[in-house]
Amino acid sequence: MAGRRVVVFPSSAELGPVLAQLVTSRAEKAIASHGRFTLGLSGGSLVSMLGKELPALPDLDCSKWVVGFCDERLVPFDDPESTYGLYKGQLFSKVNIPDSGILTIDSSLPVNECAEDYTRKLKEAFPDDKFPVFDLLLLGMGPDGHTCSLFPDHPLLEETKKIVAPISDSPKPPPQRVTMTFPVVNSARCVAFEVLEGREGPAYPAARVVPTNGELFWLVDDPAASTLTIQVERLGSGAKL
Ligand SMILES: O=C1O[C@H](COP(=O)(O)O)[C@@H](O)[C@H](O)[C@H]1O
Repeated sequence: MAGRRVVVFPSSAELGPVLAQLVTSRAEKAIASHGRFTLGLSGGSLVSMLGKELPALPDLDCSKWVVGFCDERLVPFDDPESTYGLYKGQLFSKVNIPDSGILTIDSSLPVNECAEDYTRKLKEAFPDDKFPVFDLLLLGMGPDGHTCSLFPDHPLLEETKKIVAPISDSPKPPPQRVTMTFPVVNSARCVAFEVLEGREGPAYPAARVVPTNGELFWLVDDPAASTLTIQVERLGSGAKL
């Protein structure tokens, strides 16, 4: 791993612009090096943060972006629980990511087939990689330490072969989801966690995110940081990552 940076912000209001800057700086770097930017999005509180910050950036050009989902809930796209549906309304409708660059699940399929179908889509998008190597994965962390749809004590934490796994017993509703596995998460060039609540603990699924060669950022708000016992950085406004 290139090293973990834990960066603390007074609140999500200060964290959002720095997260947006991280996205654009890694996009610029990726497009300069290999002609496209591959971004994995999580749901939850990230949706509104990105929906607020990214469209507000002047001259944002997303024409070379390819976007996948770190996990997705198996509900129709017009269901309020659909991560794609939320991003469509709050982000995709406001920026110029090509439709062909947004890799969505087929929510009409049963959960196992849905995971297989999404695996096929990711393999097509990353034909040269055993596990897709995303330029940037944006992850959330739930109060129980779950990330993607990888929940504490769940057998999926031990998955080593699949790219995308189905889950039918998610403790957080809705129960049926598909999720990227840790081999994909830990293959990314850069992973950034947005941690607005919860705390660090070695048993948490989130603690298993240790990119093999990539960078790792934990972007933490003050209430979450107060529970941490590790070294953190505090950056002033306008800081760049
Ligand atoms: O259910 C989910 O929760 C996690 C964490 O969400 P947050 O609102 O606590 O940040 C999210 O990362 C994941 O994509 C989502 O499906």
